[in-house]
This record gives sequence, structure tokens and C-alpha cells, in this order.
Amino acid sequence: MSVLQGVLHQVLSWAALCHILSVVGTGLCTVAVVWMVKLLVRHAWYTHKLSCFSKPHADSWLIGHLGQMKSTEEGLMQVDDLVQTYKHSCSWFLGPFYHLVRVFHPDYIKSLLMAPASITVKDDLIYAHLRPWLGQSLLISNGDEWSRRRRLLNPAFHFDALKTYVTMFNASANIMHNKWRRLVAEGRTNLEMFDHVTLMTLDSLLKCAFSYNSNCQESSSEYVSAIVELSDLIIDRRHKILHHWDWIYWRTHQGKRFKKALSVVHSFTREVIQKHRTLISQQIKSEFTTTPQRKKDFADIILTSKDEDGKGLTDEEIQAEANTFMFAGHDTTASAICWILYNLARHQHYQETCRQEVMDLMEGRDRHEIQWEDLSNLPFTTMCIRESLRLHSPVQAVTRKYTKDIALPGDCTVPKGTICLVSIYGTHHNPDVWTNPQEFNPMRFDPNNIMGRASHAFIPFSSGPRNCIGQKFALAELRVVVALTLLRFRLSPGVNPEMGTSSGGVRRLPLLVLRAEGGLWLQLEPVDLPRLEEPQD
Ligand code: HEM
Repeated sequence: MSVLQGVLHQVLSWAALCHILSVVGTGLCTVAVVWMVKLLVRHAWYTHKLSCFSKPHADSWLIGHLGQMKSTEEGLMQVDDLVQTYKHSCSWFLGPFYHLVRVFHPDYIKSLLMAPASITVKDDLIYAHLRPWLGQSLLISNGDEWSRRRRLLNPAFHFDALKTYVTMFNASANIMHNKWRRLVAEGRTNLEMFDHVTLMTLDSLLKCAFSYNSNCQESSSEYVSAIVELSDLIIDRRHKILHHWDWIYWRTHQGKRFKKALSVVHSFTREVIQKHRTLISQQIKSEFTTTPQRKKDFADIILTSKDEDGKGLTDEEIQAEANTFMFAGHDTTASAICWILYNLARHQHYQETCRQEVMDLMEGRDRHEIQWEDLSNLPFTTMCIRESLRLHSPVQAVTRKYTKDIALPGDCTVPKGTICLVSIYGTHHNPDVWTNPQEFNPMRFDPNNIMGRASHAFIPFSSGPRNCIGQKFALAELRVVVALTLLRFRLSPGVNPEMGTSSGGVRRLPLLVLRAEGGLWLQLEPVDLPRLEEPQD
């Protein structure tokens, strides 16, 4: 009897399990079908709404242009073709998931970038993966939250603050140049620029942000390695569409590495901000003593910044902004410097003219130091810098969404919620705007030649309310580093030892910022100048 009962019990359990599975299975199937139908309806809606935009050939009605997105030299050449063919804009879709309007003409870009910040949204296509690192910071936030942060952060980029930062740029460039001198003396005259310059920009940001001497140009730093690792992993994630879903990503090897690097970066920032708070409160206490006040860095300024109601940022918000300062400031500036040096290496006559300009500026001085007041006295060097930012923009594109429809010229409307990919690269290489756009010609930025140019033809720092808050900082650093480099070294195209190609045949690599496949190699020769006292760190 009990055996029969046992068998019966088992059969019933199996039946119950099968029933449960079939209910769950049917449920899952229904959810999947509803999801698919919603996706397809959305896809049809966008296809209809974006029909006023030209649509380049897609691989299929469903996959669209998914397979055509390439972060390579060929990808950039494809943008050149799009710009040649469509002149101002076109629409793209990446499977049924993302529908994009791609814009690459100043008149079209203007309507988008100048839209009020209150209706502008940083979409998740590019920015979502930065959130675990940067939090809800200036770069990512929207609406009122963004505008409060921007007001509170503005003082950190004011001229008074920039003047202090210029001293740090000199110090970090000196360390890099001393290292180059040692390498050249050992016979290593062919150097990869990105490795050296990225460490130098990180070093100078750490000095400007936290008055922190990491010594990262000379020996390895856990914090700096973690930042480099995070930047690499962000790029990797962007290219793997399945990794876009958090619940997949955090289970992958890359997701685990990301979390580890994140914990290094976050604990560093937390600690350094807490130390600054303590120092500031000690300084307030010793206000009436003779203790010398130290120069204010980025952290000091944002820790004491207050809004109209007398409220400042919380510690968590300050950490997010400090992380953003490091993220947004290091790769972009390093990319800009490397490509400027590369362009000058390839155009010796422009290089000589810049060097002469810097030597004239330094004449009669007893130290090689570029000061704040010198920056406006380097007009030709600045023209070369601008032309390099046009030809090799560190940031290739920005994306936006809007909470209202936006009218573009030619009776076309971008429906609210559509992702707009504003192509900085495309605009800077648009033959409708620039004659011979692939040619390096600094004379384009001669004051006599810029009259009549469209206001949004040159946008390396984007434009409008969400433009780069760090652009004056960046332009100051570029001028200091380029001027000091030319004063001390003669540059010519180098050879990539692995590929055996000279840097004349460089393949561009558009990642988070514009890099070069296998690096950018330059040949350095010290300039024979009378040895002057050079400030060390
Ligand atoms: C050559 C160097 C640089 C280039 C080419 C550059 C370019 C840009 C671009 C194109 C944007 C717009 C991004 C978007 O809309 O998604 C941007 C925003 C931003 N940049 Fe830069 N940047 C540079 C240097 C810096 C530096 C040195 C800092 C800070 C120290 C910085 C901090 C920021 C921040 C915080 C934003 C967000 C601003 C906002 O949304 O209000 N950038 N940058």
C-alpha cells in the first residue's frame, strides 16, 4: 500500500512540476512575444517618423546598419562617404533597438546643440555605462540637477583657477621632457606618444584636482592604472551589444574587472576628498593665524562652492564630479596633444614657425616656463592647435535626445525621444564647409580667414549649454605642453616597430577618443638651446 502511495505521490509531483513548467513556459513565451511585438511596432513607428531623412543602404529591414558601425579607419572613411553623399544628415537604425539621426552639417547641428538644456537629455547609448564610475555627475545628469551642478562647478574653471593650473601643466610637462631626454640619451629616439602623454595629463590632472603628486610618470600608480583599465573596459563594453544589459555584464570577466578597478578609483577619491574637507576646516580655524594659505585646487573650490540658497554639493556629489574631472580631462587632452605633435612632425615648416614663435617669447628669460599671460602671445601655435583639433578631433561625436520635437532646416523634424548622433568628425570633414578637408592647413584659423564661416563649423568641444566646461583648461594645457615640447625637441614621423610603418601611414582608431592603431610613433631630437634653469616638479 505504502509503495503504491509513494508511486502515486511521485507521479502526481511530476504532473504538478510539468504543469508549473508549462504555465511558466507559456508565461515566458507570452512576455517574449509581447516584447517582440512592442519592439517591432516601435521600429515601424520610427521608420515612418524618420522618413524625411535619407536612409543609406541597410543590410536588412530588421538588422539595419548594425553591422556597419565600425570603430576603425574604415569606419571614419565610411563617415566621409556619408558626408559626401548626404551633405547634412541621414537616418540609421541598429537592429530594432536604436534609431538614430546622424547630423554632420553646421546648420543642422546648430538647431540641436543650441536647444535649451531643459529639453536636452544625454541618452543611454553612450553615457549609461559611465554611470557606475561617474555617478549622476555633470557629464551625465539632465535638467535642473545638471544646471545646479554646472553653476556650482563654474568657479573651478574660472580664470583665477586656471592661472594656478598653468603652473601644474609646466611641472608635469617638465617631468615628461626630462624622461624623454634620458631615453634619447640612451639611444631611444623613437617613442610612442600616447603612453607618455596620457601619464603626463593624468599627472597634471591629479595635481590640479587634488594637489596630489602621484609620481605616476616615473613609477606605476594603482589609481592611474585603474583609470586606464576603466576607460579600456568602457570601450570594450560599448562594442559588445549583449554586454549593454547590466545583468549580463556584471557576470562577465570584464564586468568583474570593471568592479575591481572601480573600487580602487572610488576609494581613492573618497579618501582624498575627506582629507581636503579636514584641511579646509583646519584652514578656516587658522584664518587669523600666520599659517600660509595653500593655493586652491579643484577639490577645494568645489568643496566650498555654494548655490543661491547657500547650499553646496554633498560629499557623494563632489566625488562624482572629481571622478568626472579625471575621466573627461585625461584622455581627451592626451589625444589632442598627441595629434598636434603628429601633425607638426609631418609639417616641418609649420613646426619651425611655431618653434620660432615660442623662442621669441622666451627670449631674455632665465627659465623655460610658460605663464598664463604668455598663452595669448602664441597666435600661430594656437592656429596649429585649432587646425589639429579640427582634423583629428579627440571626441568624434556626441549623442543627444530631446523631450520635444526639434525642427531642422529643410522641413525635417527630429521626433522627441530620437537619438541624435551629432558628428563632430563629419562636420570637421564636410567638404561643403571646409575646402580640402583632409589637408592640415593652420591658415584656416588665421583671423582674416574665419570671417563668414558658419558658427558651428568648428566644434571640438561641442557647443551650446552642454558644451565642454573644461575647454579653457584644455586649451591652456595644450598650449603649455606644445610650446615647451617644441622648445626642447625637434619632431619627425617615427616608425611603429611592430608594424614597421612610419607614422606617415597611421591608421586612426576612433575609440572613446581618437587614437592610432599600434600607437603614434614620433622621432625626437633634442633642440640645441642654451641650457636654462628649468623648474622641476
Ligand atoms: C582637448 C580636450 C577636450 C575635448 C576635445 C573635450 C570635448 C568635450 C565634448 C565634445 C564635450 C561634450 C560631451 C557631450 O555632450 O556628451 C565635453 C563635455 C565635458 N567636458 Fe570636455 N573636452 C576636453 C577636455 C576636458 C577637460 C580638461 C575637462 C575637465 C578637466 C573636461 C570636462 C568636461 C565635462 C565635465 C563635460 C560635461 C559638460 C556638461 O555636460 O555640462 N573636458 N568635452
